[in-house]
Parts: sequence; structure tokens; C-alpha cells
Amino acid sequence: MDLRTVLVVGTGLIGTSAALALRKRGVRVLLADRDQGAARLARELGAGEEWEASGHERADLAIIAVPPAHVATELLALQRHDAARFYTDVASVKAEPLHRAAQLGCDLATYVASHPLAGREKSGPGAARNDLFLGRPWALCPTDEAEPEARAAVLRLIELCGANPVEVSATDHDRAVAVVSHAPHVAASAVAARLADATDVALGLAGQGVRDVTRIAGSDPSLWLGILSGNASPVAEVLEAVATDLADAASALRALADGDGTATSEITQLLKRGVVGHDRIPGKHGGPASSYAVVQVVIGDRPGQLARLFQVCDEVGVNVEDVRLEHAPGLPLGIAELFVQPDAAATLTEALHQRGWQVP
Ligand SMILES: NC(=O)C1=CN([C@@H]2O[C@H](COP(=O)(O)OP(=O)(O)OC[C@H]3O[C@@H](n4cnc5c(N)ncnc54)[C@H](O)[C@@H]3O)[C@@H](O)[C@H]2O)C=CC1
Ligand SMILES: O=C(O)C(=O)Cc1ccc(O)cc1
Repeated sequence: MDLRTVLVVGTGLIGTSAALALRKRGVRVLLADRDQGAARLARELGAGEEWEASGHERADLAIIAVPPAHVATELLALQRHDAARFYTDVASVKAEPLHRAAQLGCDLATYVASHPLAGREKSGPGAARNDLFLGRPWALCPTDEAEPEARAAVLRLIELCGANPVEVSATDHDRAVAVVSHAPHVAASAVAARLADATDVALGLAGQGVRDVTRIAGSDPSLWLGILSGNASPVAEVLEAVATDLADAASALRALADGDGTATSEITQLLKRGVVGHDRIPGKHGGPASSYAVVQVVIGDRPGQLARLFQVCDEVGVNVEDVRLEHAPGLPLGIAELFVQPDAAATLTEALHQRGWQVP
């Protein structure tokens, strides 16, 4: 299925990221947003041209990238306008918008709902990236009514964005993302909320762990209220299980503090179950989780340090699979953690030593 022209409705983080990825692959992209400033900024970022300026040209595919509660009404309006041959959306919940679309009388033959499992804690076109979806799962939920060509159009979109298609029913999708995305988001918010009145001493001691666990808590609350409301029961079910684990851990720690040494086994069990769950998360390209070796390097807080570090990796032919920066508050240096294949760690460490880098 050839996608020559794609209309993106909702030029925020996800819509503009898809538009940028499509532009990179030579697809003509038309942009629309009820906030004209968002559509203009997306155009200025090179994501395409404004739909209005094109005289509302008909597209091969329209991507509806608006908050979940607006997906069905937007689909209906676009279909009434005959805006595109086929339609998809990218909302984080699938069953409710689909149900609403059916209720409103949308044409379900030309519509295949979808959801890229990639995002950021920032909103708006300014946060968009053309590589946001690379190697990420992208769910699609064709109904029995959907035309095969509509499904093919969405598969082509996913391919052009460099993502991996995962076909799943809307209900199974919602149950799955409750576990891997929506409940983790609420848990991150609950942990981050403890920091709202934490002392300056506590915040000054914050390391990478708390940043990792709370990163997504920085997301737009109104978007997330919409996501959680649209998937309320499955998310509540996961949160109830998490709450039980947390309550059990707290009582075990109370017992421990009161001198009951046997309580350690309950805590150990939870920590061990956590390791099992963590190890089951697939790696960055959707394959099995790989255990990279970590090379730690001390870097000065000066311009160009990271570029020089990557240049050494390039010189010795070591691929950096991931990178993490650990800042030391108040100090003019930090630690860069380079994640590399285990058999490349010694070569890189040696090369860095030779060039005068401090590798602890
Ligand atoms: N933020 C994330 O990390 C992810 C979000 N999603 C889903 O993508 C969709 C968009 O989210 P973001 O791009 O993050 O939000 P965003 O806030 O960055 O962008 C949403 C855009 O939609 C526009 N909009 C809202 N209602 C509209 C309407 N009725 N017609 C036209 N434009 C409208 C807003 O003006 C805004 O520019 C949501 O359904 C969300 O669930 C999916 C994957 C990841
Ligand atoms: O920021 C991240 O790492 C995310 O995973 C964001 C995200 C948010 C909402 C989604 O529906 C999918 C992904």
C-alpha cells in the first residue's frame, strides 16, 4: 500500500513525530490542529504543510493524534469531510474510542485504530522527534469490519516510522497497556508526589534511581487523566495488586523494625519477583533483553566532552547501545555510563585509559 499523502490531525508530540518520520521517508504530510499555533510550529519544524493551505486536499491516510476523548468525534468530522481514504488514531486507549466511534456512526471499514508504544514526558510539537518510534512496538487493532486495505495502510505507516507492528484486539490492548504503561504511570506519580514536600537535603541526595522511577511523572496531567479515565477498570485492577504488594512490604518493614527478623523473607520475595519482572522486559529493538556491559567514565562539565567521548568509541569501533549521565550536584563533573556489548567493554576501557580519560 503506497502512502503518498498523509494528513496529521493533532500536531502535538505524537502527531508531529509521525509527520517528521514520514517526511524523512519522502511522504507528503498535511498538518491540522485546532490550535493553529501548534500546526504552524509543526510546519516550521519541517513536519509538512498546513492542511488548510492545501485547500483541504484529500489524503491517503489520516492520523488522528488528539487526546483519547476527542478521537471519535474527530474521526466522524474527518469522514464527513471525506478527508482521507483511510483513518487511524494513536490514542493510548483503544476500546472506548472504538466503541464511541461505532455509536456515532463512523465508517469502521476505513478505520483501523492504532497506538505507538513510544512517547516522552513532554508535550507539543517542540518535543517531537523523527526517530521517536524507531524499533518500538506499535499496536494496531483492526475490527472485523475493517477493509484489508485500511489495515495495509496502517501497517505501511508503522513501517515508514520504523516501528514494529503488533496486532491485537482493542480489549486485549487495553489490558496489556494497563500493566506496561498506565499503572506504571500512576505508580511513578505516587512516588514523585512524595518529593513534593521532601526536604532540600533529600532532594540534594537524589540519584539516578529516583529519576528513572519518576521520569514519566513529569507528563501532562490533563492528557493522562484522559488516558486513565479511558482505561479505568484494567488500570484499577493492576493498581490494586501493586497496592497490596506495597502494603505487605510496609507491614513487613514495620515488623522488622519491631525486631521480627523473619519479616525479611517477605521483603526478599518481593524484591526477587521484581527482578524476574524486570528481566522480562524486551530489549530496545523488541528482542530479548540483552545484558550490556557498562563502562563508566568521569566527564568534566564542559562543552564538547561527550562528543570527544563518542569519538573514542567511533575510533575503536564500539557501538554505544545506550548512554546515561549521572550529574554530581555542585561538582564540575559527572559520570557518563556507556552501555556496550560485553565483549567490547575491555577494548573501550583500554582505549579510554590510553587517551587519558578517567575510567573508575
Ligand atoms: N504522550 C505520549 O507519550 C503518547 C501519547 N499517545 C497518544 O497520542 C495522542 C496525542 O498525545 P500527545 O501528542 O502526547 O499530546 P499533545 O498534547 O502533545 O498533542 C495533542 C494535540 O492535539 C490537539 N488537539 C486536541 N484536540 C483536538 C481536536 N479535537 N482536533 C484537533 N486537534 C486537537 C492539541 O491542540 C494538541 O496540539 C493522545 O491520544 C495520546 O494518548 C500515544 C503514545 C505516547
Ligand atoms: O515516556 C515514555 O517512556 C513512555 O513510555 C511514554 C508513553 C506514554 C503513553 C503511551 O501511550 C505510550 C508511551
